[in-house]
Amino acid sequence: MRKNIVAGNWKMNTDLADTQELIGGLKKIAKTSDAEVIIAPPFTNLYTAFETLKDSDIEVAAQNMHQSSSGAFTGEISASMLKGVGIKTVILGHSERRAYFGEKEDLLAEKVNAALENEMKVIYCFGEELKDRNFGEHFEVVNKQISQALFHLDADAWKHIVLAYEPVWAIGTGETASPEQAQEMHAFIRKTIADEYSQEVADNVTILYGGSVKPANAKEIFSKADVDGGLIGGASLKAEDFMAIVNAF
Ligand SMILES: O=C[C@H](O)COP(=O)(O)O
Repeated sequence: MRKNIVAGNWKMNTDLADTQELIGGLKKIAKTSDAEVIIAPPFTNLYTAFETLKDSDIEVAAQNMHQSSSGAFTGEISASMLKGVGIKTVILGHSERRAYFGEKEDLLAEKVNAALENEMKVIYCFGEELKDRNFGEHFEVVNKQISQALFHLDADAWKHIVLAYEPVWAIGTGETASPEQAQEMHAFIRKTIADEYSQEVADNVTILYGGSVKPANAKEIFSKADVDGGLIGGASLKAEDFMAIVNAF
């Protein structure tokens, strides 16, 4: 049975003091839903976040990692380094990594492999741009983003994969996909996985929606059958807003 998850991607926001304040705020608000909660602060704050939250039910994730285990890769962080500070989940393939750092499916497949070899959970992000949707190519684009980065995995590996559909045109823009658009794409994604693997693998994979989710629209989006939670950007930077989204289930 798949889990509901609400994950906060803090992106390149929050210094150490902000992190402590935000986590303090999150801990003060009761969780009333069954959703698993994840936060992804910047690298510099992962250790503090992990230490502060290790006795809570909030999990801490990284926003990215390198595909190699070590070496001359200035400025990069490996899976084993993340694990060394307690981090067992990583976001890969975010549209900002794709757009600003040129990450494509072949590289992402390597990153996914490195994460799984280190027994980490992967939140794999993907989603079409506005031009793809306008040309009616959004299903094809999403199919390619999933199949080329993930379909080399065996069925068992999918236990460690969470998908996050984030239409690029809805990220940070205030424009949200309608609950119907989200459901339509999530159902397509689940069918694509069922066709490649099995209905069981497809039914067990958590598929998050991301793109301008806020307290006001979370409940309606999460009410859709194939939407199992959200990857939240802007609204994850305020404890009240983020917990309101967590509690929207
Ligand atoms: O990772 C989160 C997404 O990019 C969504 O960001 P947003 O909620 O600010 O639109």
